[in-house]
Amino acid sequence: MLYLASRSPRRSQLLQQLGLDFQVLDIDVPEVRDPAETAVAYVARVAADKARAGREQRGSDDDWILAADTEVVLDDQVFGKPADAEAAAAMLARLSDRTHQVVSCLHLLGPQGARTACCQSLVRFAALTSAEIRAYVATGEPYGKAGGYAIQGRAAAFVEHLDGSYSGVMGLPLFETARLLRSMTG
Ligand SMILES: Cc1cn([C@H]2C[C@H](O)[C@@H](COP(=O)(O)OP(=O)(O)OP(=O)(O)O)O2)c(=O)[nH]c1=O
Repeated sequence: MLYLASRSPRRSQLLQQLGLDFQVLDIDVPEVRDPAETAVAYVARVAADKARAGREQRGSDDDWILAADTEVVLDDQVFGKPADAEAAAAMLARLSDRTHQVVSCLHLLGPQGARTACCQSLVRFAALTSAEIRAYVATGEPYGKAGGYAIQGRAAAFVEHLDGSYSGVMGLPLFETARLLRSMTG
């Protein structure tokens, strides 16, 4: 059986797109970057921590456990999820009129071992006015989202250009997920 170790409804929805049978595990791991970790190493490590938490919860080595982590990165700074409206507005002001990186890593634990895959996308935001930022924060959409925005929501109107994986920005890069599952399950 395949398990998705994730609380994110977006990840479940995306994995369903691949037409696979899976169940969801409710996991929660601390997400704290070690200063020595590069942004990508950090995202990969958190994805692995989530998969291991899923395995512990299942308590069996026979299952397939998939987990992912997604972060927005600008000037080597990792933007987590905004804690409040002020933090969300500050993140969006930083992203305005710039190109940032979205890093999504997957970690798949199988009966025979583990594999990681990462996917990096570049997202260019148009220049946002403070009124636009205020109105967007008031929708509540930034909460629970890396970088304080959802490309699948109203922030679609801010995205001038995307170079990479739309599903990766949303939280689960589907091409890489399918490839990872194929490479391990044969
Ligand atoms: C940039 C961006 C992020 N996000 C979301 C995806 C992730 O849910 C979230 C990043 O936080 P994550 O820590 O990767 O995931 P999570 O805590 O929501 O879920 P879990 O750890 O249980 O799997 O941001 C969007 O939905 N749209 C976007 O455009």
